[in-house]
Amino acid sequence: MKKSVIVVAGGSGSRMQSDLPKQFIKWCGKPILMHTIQQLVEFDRHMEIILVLPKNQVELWDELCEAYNFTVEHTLTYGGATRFESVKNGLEKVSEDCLVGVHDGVRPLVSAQTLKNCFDTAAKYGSAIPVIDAIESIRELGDFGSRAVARANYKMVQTPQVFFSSKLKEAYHQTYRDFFTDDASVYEAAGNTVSLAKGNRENIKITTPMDLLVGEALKHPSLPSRRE
Ligand SMILES: Nc1ccn([C@@H]2O[C@H](COP(=O)(O)OP(=O)(O)OP(=O)(O)O)[C@@H](O)[C@H]2O)c(=O)n1
Ligand SMILES: C[C@](O)(CO)[C@H](O)COP(=O)(O)O
Repeated sequence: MKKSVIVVAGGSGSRMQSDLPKQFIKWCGKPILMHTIQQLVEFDRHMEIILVLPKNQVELWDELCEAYNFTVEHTLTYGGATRFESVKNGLEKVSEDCLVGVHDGVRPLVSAQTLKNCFDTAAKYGSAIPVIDAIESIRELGDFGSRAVARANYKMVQTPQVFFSSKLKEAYHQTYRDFFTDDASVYEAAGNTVSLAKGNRENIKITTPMDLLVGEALKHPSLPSRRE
């Protein structure tokens, strides 16, 4: 079955505290977003790429593509006020039935193995989201203050989140709700079951300035340790 990925890069990156939205920041030689798209096409060069960008950044993206000689074929569409709206806009560009992944444009360290795990699991069970173990203790907050919970009952969720396109489109017809933090929460709220696949710990979402440094060390593990 044909594979498509909607790369969502329609956000403003407020937690990065940079004037330039974080997806365009130069990191390890080129804009983060280019690394992300490169990872996807290196996994499968026939993959259809749909890129969601803030409307007012399309011109900048065109200039960057020219400056970095970035020639990976992709279809552009505009982002909305929320990630939910951006994904919804991206889904409108998916023309034929396929397995569609939704991937954060700021997760440039997704591995080929994670992509394979997600597409293979979704082909078999209809959906797949990459998860990793939580490595710190977790506490629940409430009227009671806070209490420890069983960490083994929780997973940390990454992207790409992969689904049959027709089912995901149907799910995105719902009205937006506050707890829609990812595609799995939208899909599940429409009455579907989400399958889990193994993610990779390096697949961080670059969110804060610290993540740029951590990500750089993960991308180039052979660089001399900063402690030396
Ligand atoms: N309206 C939005 C909001 C987010 N995203 C995308 O969803 C991904 C994950 O979101 P996040 O890391 O929260 O990005 P921002 O919303 O840009 O960051 P912040 O929350 O710090 O403002 C990012 O690739 C981001 O560009 C999007 O396409 N459209
Ligand atoms: C989609 C996501 O990256 C999965 O972990 C995450 O939910 C995005 O959250 P954000 O608050 O929009 O960064």
